[in-house]
Amino acid sequence: MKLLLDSISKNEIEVLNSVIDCYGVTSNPTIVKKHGKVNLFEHLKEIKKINVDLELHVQVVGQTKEKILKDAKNIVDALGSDIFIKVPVDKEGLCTIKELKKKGYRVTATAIYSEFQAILAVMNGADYIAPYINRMSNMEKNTVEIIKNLRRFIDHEKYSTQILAASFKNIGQVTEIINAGAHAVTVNPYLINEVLLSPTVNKAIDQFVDDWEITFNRKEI
Ligand SMILES: O=C[C@H](O)COP(=O)(O)O
Repeated sequence: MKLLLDSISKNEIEVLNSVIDCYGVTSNPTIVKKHGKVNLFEHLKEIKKINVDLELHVQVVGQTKEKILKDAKNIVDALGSDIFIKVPVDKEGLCTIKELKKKGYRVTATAIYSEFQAILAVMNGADYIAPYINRMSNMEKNTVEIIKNLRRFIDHEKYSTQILAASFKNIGQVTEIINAGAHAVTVNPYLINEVLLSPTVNKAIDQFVDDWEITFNRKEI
């Protein structure tokens, strides 16, 4: 299982990278917008300094094959060939995924709202597919079934594509989707922090310490 952070906040990534086994970082133009007009490539280089092993997934903005290929080249020229190029799965995107794979790029097929869209991206050779879990839930789709089906399809047809599930709005969705067979999930740090900073857990820990202190009149073992 791979856990990635859906964020480009250096502070959040630095803190969580020291606490959990963080595999990588994903972003899209909306995530970048929250940080204002940053120099994205320089910013991502700084993030890489936090942990050189972090896998980076960076999204193109071009909407035609030519423009997507140009974006992909610019991203790789700036950040290196181990970057995953996120390409939204529409007609132009699918066509470009095929081309990018021929050229040796690493590709994450994104903006996936349906099982068939995902299957097409797998068949075109995407390294990862990123189904949007919460956005599909809002369309009343059974996301657990979709992930189970996709995992079965990938395993049965022996594709090497991995499911990198994205767009979560609560941790229940994350664990459901992990259990359904996703290879990886990308999660906004605020959801992880909600678990790590849970008042319920803190209360239990405080109670243990209080009970020990009452018994032994000290706070150490
Ligand atoms: O890059 C994809 C994001 O995970 C989408 O998440 P969102 O639905 O919270 O915008």
